[in-house]
Amino acid sequence: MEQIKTDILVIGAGSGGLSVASGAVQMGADVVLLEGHKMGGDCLNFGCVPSKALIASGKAAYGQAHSDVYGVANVVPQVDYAAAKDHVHDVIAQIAPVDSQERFEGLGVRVIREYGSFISDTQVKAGDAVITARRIVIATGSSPLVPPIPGLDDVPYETNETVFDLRTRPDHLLIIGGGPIGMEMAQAHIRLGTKVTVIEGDRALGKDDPEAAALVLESQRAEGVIIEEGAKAEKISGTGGAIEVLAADGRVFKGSHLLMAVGRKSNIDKLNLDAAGIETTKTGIKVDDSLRTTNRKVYAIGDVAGGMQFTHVAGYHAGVIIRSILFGLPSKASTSHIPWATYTDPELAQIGLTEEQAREEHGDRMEVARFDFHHNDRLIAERKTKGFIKAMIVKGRPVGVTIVGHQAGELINFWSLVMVNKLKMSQVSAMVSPYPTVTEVNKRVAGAYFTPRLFENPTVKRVVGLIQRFVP
Ligand SMILES: Cc1cc2nc3c(=O)[nH]c(=O)nc-3n(C[C@H](O)[C@H](O)[C@H](O)COP(=O)(O)OP(=O)(O)OC[C@H]3O[C@@H](n4cnc5c(N)ncnc54)[C@H](O)[C@@H]3O)c2cc1C
Ligand SMILES: NC(=O)c1ccc[n+]([C@@H]2O[C@H](COP(=O)([O-])OP(=O)(O)OC[C@H]3O[C@@H](n4cnc5c(N)ncnc54)[C@H](O)[C@@H]3O)[C@@H](O)[C@H]2O)c1
Repeated sequence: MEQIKTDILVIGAGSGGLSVASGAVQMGADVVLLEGHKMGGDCLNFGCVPSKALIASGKAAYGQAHSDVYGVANVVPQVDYAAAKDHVHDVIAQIAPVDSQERFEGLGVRVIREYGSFISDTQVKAGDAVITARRIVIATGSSPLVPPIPGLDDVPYETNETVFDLRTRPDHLLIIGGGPIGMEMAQAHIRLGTKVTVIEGDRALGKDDPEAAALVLESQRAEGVIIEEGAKAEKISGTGGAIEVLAADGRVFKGSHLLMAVGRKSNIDKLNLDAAGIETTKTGIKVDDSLRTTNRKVYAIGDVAGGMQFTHVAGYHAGVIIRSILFGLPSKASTSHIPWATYTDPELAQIGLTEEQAREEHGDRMEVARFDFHHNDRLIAERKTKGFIKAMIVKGRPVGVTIVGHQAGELINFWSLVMVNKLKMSQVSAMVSPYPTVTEVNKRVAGAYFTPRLFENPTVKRVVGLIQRFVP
């Protein structure tokens, strides 16, 4: 058994673990990194990257079939599903070197390709090595949740870990779960020529603003996706090519393939957390505001910490704990400035509170400013006018922003800057945007906030009247 002593042991080489390892080693710490499966974790291999690449294939096909509005004849796209998957894997391969073992070893990290398991509160066993570390970071991510639905074990089904390897186009894809995974995959597949039925137990895109989510669902339905809400899958039967899903209310859905997209479970099984005195909650590892577990020497970040499950959150967590581990400085993770986006068409993005949450928290002190995309000249030119932005504002500062429409995921970046720096809407309205850009909607929503104050305000009108009379 090899005995290794290090400053920092990172368990899991996904978005969070890699950020900690690269940051810490480049600032002078001794770092050991464990990875039991693929370098790059979920995001690179089974998540963000392949899903966005497949969405890009779908977008190309959709563009060919809907170009006549620009004066270019529509054509029926000739989709080669296997070639679309080659594109997906080529995109992964282009990004992979950044997350590779070679790159991290080049930075000075000792990389061990084994699963780690605690044997004491400061020691982890991985293959033939026992690593003793001053601080340990658990960044083991999450896996697809596969609920015990009767019959599921007896039918072939896909998850995000297998669907990107399918090379024959499904005739009819049943998707259980209308969250971000379900709705992104639904649209990518319908655009590549697969029939799609989404079976959602509650409300599809239920974590998002209902008005914005409705616009996304309406668009997908118009493209032919069948979205059945309030349909909790209770029983599954059939064989590959002929699968049936029975919902709690008796509805039956038939398709050729099945994708399970009903949420995530934290990867904690292999960690032997009890040996290190680390407690868990229903959603993952229990952490405090500074992402410390119940063992003060051990941190948990990213999906395994059970909060918001996004790559940028895992990266943000890495920054928070590096500050505390390397410099001993107090550092806390917050969620109020964390955006998220769902890359459907139209895209759906959110930061801070939704309208409903803001009303609940702030009551009548909260005002909603709104700007519809059909007033933006660039979006008119691009024929992408479906969508809106609304900002929830308290005492002149945004507490939340919802954007649905073309490039919503890009537009929300700006509000992250505004909210993390606690900027006021007056500062937003002071900026100048080049014309004609989609980004003008960000300034125009600030304009919408000030319009009634300026243009419908009798005091302003009186003051302007007086000045006009007396100033030469
Ligand atoms: C289909 C899909 C699409 C997504 N799209 C987006 C998106 O567009 N934008 C976005 O922000 N997020 C997206 N996500 C979420 C994103 O992938 C995750 O939030 C992110 O990968 C979490 O990073 P992480 O470091 O916590 O975990 P991971 O990236 O999952 O990495 C954890 C790593 O730890 C390893 N591991 C587990 N246990 C052990 C152990 N005991 N020892 C050693 N290694 C271990 C695993 O093999 C894995 O490589 C998507 C997810 C899915 C499934
Ligand atoms: N664009 C992005 O950033 C992006 C994209 C994909 C995934 N993700 C991340 O991955 C996480 C997981 O995504 P997800 O879509 O799997 O999970 P989710 O929890 O967001 O949605 C799962 C859906 O499945 C439904 N459901 C659960 N059991 C069901 C049943 N028996 N029958 C029918 N419906 C059922 C739930 O009501 C819910 O709407 C997301 O929360 C997000 O953090 C992010």
